[in-house]
Amino acid sequence: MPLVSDCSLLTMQAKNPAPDLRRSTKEPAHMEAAGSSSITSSSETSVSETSSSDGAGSLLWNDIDRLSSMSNNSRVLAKKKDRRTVRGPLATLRTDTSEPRDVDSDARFTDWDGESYVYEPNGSFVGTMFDDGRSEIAPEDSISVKNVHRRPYEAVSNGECSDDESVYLGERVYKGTNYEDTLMLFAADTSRKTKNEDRLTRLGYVERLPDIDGKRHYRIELAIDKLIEEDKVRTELGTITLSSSELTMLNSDGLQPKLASDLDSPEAFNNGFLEVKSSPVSGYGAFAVHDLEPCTTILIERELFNANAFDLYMKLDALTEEQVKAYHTLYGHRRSPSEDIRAAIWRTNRFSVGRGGSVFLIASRFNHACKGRNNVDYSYDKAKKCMVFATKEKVTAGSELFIRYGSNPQHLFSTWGFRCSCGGCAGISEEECKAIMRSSLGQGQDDSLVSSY
Ligand SMILES: C[S@@+](CC[C@H](N)C(=O)[O-])C[C@H]1O[C@@H](n2cnc3c(N)ncnc32)[C@H](O)[C@@H]1O
Repeated sequence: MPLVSDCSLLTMQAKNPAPDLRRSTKEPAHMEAAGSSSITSSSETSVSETSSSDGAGSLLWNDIDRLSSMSNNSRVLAKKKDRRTVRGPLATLRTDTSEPRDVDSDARFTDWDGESYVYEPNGSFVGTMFDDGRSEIAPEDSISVKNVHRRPYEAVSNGECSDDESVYLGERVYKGTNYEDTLMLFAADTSRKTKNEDRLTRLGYVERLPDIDGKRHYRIELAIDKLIEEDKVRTELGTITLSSSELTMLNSDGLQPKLASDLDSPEAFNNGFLEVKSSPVSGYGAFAVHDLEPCTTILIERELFNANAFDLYMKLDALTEEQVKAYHTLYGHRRSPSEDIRAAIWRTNRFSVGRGGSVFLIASRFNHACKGRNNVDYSYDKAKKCMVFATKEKVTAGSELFIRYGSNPQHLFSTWGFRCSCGGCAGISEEECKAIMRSSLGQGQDDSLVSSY
């Protein structure tokens, strides 16, 4: 796969914040012609101040104090891990509370085992908040969400729940750590009674508000009431501001694409900018989900692994079972019948990164178009080990997104096995194809990739 874009400084649209991509002025290189450029983000990944603009937070905690002291019949709200106890009838902790809503309606806030994923209403991934207080908006990038409520507060259960599986949705502020005053959005599905059951649930939603001082601004409505009445939860409004880290276009989990076990098929991938689906050109391809402006970052992806001809099998061995499964969903063009499929997959999908080739599960789905026909450029962020893809031009919804693998049609045929018909190149003749095939068969498989097993 090619690497290194010939775009110069790309300035992202305000509407679609993304890093400035400082690209090499070199010609795009074929994936086998190693070379890489790095991306520097002009944005800061700063911690943003958060305020509770509606004052709901402080009211809430005043209420806790008041209720704690006067409560006789209150539930015991005990935090399991450090045995800190807060008393108060949880249901009354609401201050600015919406009407109970269906648990699953309009939900944009999801939780998985202490990790909370926040999405914009349009489905765009905002970030992940972990139960150790960290939050992440992009690979190795982070945001912090400052405490909406100025009072330390620990996650609690309502006393009826005897295990960690049934902690209600709450907020946690870590005291005495770097995360002091950091709001952790903590959720668990209290509607499920069974222990160890899949707790992925949706218990709130996030609404994007107009940016303030260039920072993204959200209203997050959280369910705070453990008591789910007739499948409804009560919710509390909070307002947070997230720094514009600008690495906003992520894969669905914010880190790297889901593995095969999560994606029933590659077609399950849709990050709000591109989706993978069957291509009229060949196999799978990447397609614009909606109209895309030029220089829109559409994918930031972390590599599955990097390998060279000598350590490929060792690197493959180090993958998890799921990763291997995902790897084998990629297309591999065998240059000869004897070529090992694992090597063929690597060779077909690798991007020249560093000294070897890196494989990316989603990036590998882009088909090729020659210079002038490719509508997407990409570059590699060395520090983050991420490939960043951005549109070169306006792309209309539903159009296929193409990158450029190389400029030589003979090479495209010998390496990837297709005769380019993008219209931007001379293509190759039948005779040339036959000659290349004869020569491939004569060469046998690529010796440098022969498995030692
Ligand atoms: C990196 S994969 C691209 C994704 C692939 N289509 C899939 O289904 O996963 C490279 C392979 O896609 C196909 N391909 C890519 N661009 C093509 C094009 N312009 N015309 C025909 N086939 C193409 C070739 O089979 C090539 O070996």
